[in-house]
Amino acid sequence: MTTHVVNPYDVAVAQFDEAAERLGLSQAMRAILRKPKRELTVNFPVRMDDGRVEMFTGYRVQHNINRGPAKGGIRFSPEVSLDEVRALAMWMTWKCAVVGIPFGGAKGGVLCDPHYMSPGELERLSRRYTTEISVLLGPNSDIPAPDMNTNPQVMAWMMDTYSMHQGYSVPAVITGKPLAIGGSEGRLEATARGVRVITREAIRMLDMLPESCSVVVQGFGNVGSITARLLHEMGCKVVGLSDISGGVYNPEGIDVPLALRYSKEHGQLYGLPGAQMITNQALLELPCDILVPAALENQLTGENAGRVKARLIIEAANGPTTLEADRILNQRGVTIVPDILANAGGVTVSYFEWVQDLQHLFWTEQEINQRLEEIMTRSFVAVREKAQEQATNLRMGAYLLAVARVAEATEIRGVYP
Ligand SMILES: NC(=O)C1=CN([C@@H]2O[C@H](COP(=O)(O)OP(=O)(O)OC[C@H]3O[C@@H](n4cnc5c(N)ncnc54)[C@H](OP(=O)(O)O)[C@@H]3O)[C@@H](O)[C@H]2O)C=CC1
Ligand SMILES: O=C(O)CCC(=O)C(=O)O
Repeated sequence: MTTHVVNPYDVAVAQFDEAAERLGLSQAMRAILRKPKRELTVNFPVRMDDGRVEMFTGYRVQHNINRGPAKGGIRFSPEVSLDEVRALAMWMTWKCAVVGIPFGGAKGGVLCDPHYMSPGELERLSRRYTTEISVLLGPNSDIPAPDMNTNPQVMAWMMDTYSMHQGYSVPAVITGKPLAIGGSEGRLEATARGVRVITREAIRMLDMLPESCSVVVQGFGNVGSITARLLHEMGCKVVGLSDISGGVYNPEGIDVPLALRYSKEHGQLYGLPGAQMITNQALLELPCDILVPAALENQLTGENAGRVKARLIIEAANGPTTLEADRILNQRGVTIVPDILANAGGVTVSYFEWVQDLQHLFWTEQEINQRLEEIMTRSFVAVREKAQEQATNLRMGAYLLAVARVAEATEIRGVYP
């Protein structure tokens, strides 16, 4: 799998620049929105199980807070970089604006490989990182959530650490928490549920039927595995899946419930009975109707975009398509539903979790899913209409909506006297 060949921040800025140009934003407004508002780099020690003290580096970047508190996940990965976190923070700003929830954009990351850390080491790292970035955090200022390689347990440690410093429980400072400490029904599945709604709407737009669609999903973590299950339940034929160990393929359809059980038991998809083993690269080029990248940035590149067979790409991951790939795929008539719309279900239910924590009143899973469904459907329609009205693609439609909303909030607050 090719990663980080292209700098994701360059991609994010170029996407913004095109929208700013089309919207005719002033040079001053472009300068404000192009750069992150705040960036914090932290270097901190963690005691490892063998007694050694190891130094780790982490980041928290707030891109924009003009529409509300900074919001965005925390990623643990050996490939985290400041530019990656900057890009992810900027995408969060547009994502929250595109679905109309009152947050700005932020993201955080720590350079580490949790696959090689014990639960104790991971807890000490999570707590120390939270302490280091706590100058930025707060239910009204900056609210983290899960992203790659972080989960409800990590969120619980982060919330507990922040609360210890305050002297009382502050559930609204973190979302994606376990239910027992103020988490929301439906948050674990929310990103994938949003992807399902968006896929359904995109299928309708293209006059396709779920039962006649074959699907490939790259990534089998929180987003990828639940998306595969939900699309399988919607009637699609899932023919390809992958995780870091590689891809599995069956043109007749993969038994998704079996794949879920197998991955849980074996810690990987590699070896799944009834499927052919392939590489992650080959997976992206499989014959299928719908491709759902749900792992990393820069998966669809200038190199492989010409060989992608899918007719519809749903960007469940953040930034899976480089600028070059985007251009090639658009020229080839492939429909791409952009990340800032396709994966916005996660932050939407994070918003519900934050609201519930602040009001100390909790909703049922049915209420959560219904509100999520409404917001995702409405946002898809708004993006599609904007794209049609401006004779552009869905990515630019989403950007035009989102950037205009953030620019309006910035203008109206009068932030450049
Ligand atoms: N969690 C959320 O709520 C949201 C997540 N996203 C985005 O969705 C994407 C996935 O996030 P999430 O599911 O939470 O993360 P997870 O950590 O739960 O899962 C990531 C998946 O990607 C796989 N993966 C990692 N590296 C590679 C690689 N080099 N090649 C192939 N597969 C790889 C992992 O494999 P393995 O399991 O073997 O490590 C795992 O299956 C990210 O882009 C994230 O930013 C977007 C919105 C919200
Ligand atoms: O739930 C959230 O607050 C943010 C999730 C996230 O990091 C993302 O949408 O990329």
